[in-house]
Amino acid sequence: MDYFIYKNDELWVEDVPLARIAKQHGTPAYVYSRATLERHYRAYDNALQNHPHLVCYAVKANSNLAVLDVLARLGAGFDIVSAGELERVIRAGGNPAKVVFSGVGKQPWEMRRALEVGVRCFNVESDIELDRLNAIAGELGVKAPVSLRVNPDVDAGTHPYISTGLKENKFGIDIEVAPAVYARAASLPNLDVRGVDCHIGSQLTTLAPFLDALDRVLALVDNLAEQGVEIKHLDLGGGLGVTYNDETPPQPGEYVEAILARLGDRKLELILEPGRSIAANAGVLLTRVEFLKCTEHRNFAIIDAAMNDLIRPALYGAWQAIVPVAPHNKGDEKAWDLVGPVCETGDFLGKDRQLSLSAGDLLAVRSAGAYGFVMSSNYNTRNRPPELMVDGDQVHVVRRRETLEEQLAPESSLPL
Ligand SMILES: Cc1ncc(COP(=O)(O)O)c(C=O)c1O
Ligand SMILES: N[C@@H](CCCC[NH3+])C(=O)O
Repeated sequence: MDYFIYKNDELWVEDVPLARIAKQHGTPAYVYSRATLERHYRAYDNALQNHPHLVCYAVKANSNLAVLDVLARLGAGFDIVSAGELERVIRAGGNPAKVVFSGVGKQPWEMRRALEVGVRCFNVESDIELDRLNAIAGELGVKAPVSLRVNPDVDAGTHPYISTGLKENKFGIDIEVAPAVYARAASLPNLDVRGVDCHIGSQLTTLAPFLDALDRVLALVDNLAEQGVEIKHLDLGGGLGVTYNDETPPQPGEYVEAILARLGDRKLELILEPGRSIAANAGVLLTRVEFLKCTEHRNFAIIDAAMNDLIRPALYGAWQAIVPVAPHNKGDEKAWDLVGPVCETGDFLGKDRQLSLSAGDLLAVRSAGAYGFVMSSNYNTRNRPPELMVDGDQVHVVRRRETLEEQLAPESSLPL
């Protein structure tokens, strides 16, 4: 459920018509709904209320400071993959003690900073990373809290680019060798072994792969207990999918219930790292039709948003719903390819969409709140769009539209 709703044949976000936003702030523009973000976060937090837990929102999904601020105010933790994301969390008022640090390539300075601010846990992805962390913690005279991210070799059944839990993926430590790596971690003087971490991929639409992975992780936890390594928390990563088209992913409540049932009487705190399922359907990309260009072969609607603003269709062939802000039923629906101004044939946001369109129409690309703006670029020297957060009847500019001056500022010509 989200707060992008048609009222009197016009698409609104919370208490504001999207057409008014386009008029005041221009297009293309990302528009987020605070109430939707809160609702999606609470779906996890409420489902877990009777179990020790921490919901660590995956910052990479949408790292706008206002998004982080909204979630921090609800008590969220954060899953980060860089020192940059850590600084965002701190600036947004997030608590570093509720931060877990994931990622395969943490640099020494990033580890140092995370230790200085006291993050909750490092999700360590390799043997060699343990040594680096142990050395840096030693230099600082502290103990680094660690989980090992294990790779359970489970097929997440998602797009190959976003599947992370197979042996051939770069992520995690092979679960078969994990007991030996835990023994090493426990023997290093500046590490404090706390948990097991596992994240098998993104946009999962069934429970089975999650539960297969969980069974393997729980077998490891039991095995470690016999080995004398006590695991205090289980971090099951993110990955729960959303409805872009006709997918029917499990709801967070169902997912959490299935996990808790599997835990049995093990005393394990649960950490989750949802990103997409909190942010995706809390945002749209608002765009306007510039030209209708019909050829013998295709009908192109050239819109003012492009692959540089939202790369998911070009990168993964992802399907995003594209809906009219003010539908007009002229009875002339036909199949349109919605393409941007960028000089690439791959620059499309949707293909073969049955719509009734006129030049100047506003469209909303749905489910664009996650992996939207964060993956945008300046390709073709396009200014990145603004980000707007709607809160009831208020519209806040939470990132203004970039200017050409800002884009060019870091560059310089050669000296004469
Ligand atoms: C380690 C880790 N945690 C959490 C997430 C968030 O995943 P999602 O947005 O699918 O919930 C990701 C991205 O896939 C990730 O790599
Ligand atoms: N960027 C991807 C998801 C990657 C998840 C990050 N580990 C997407 O848009 O679907």
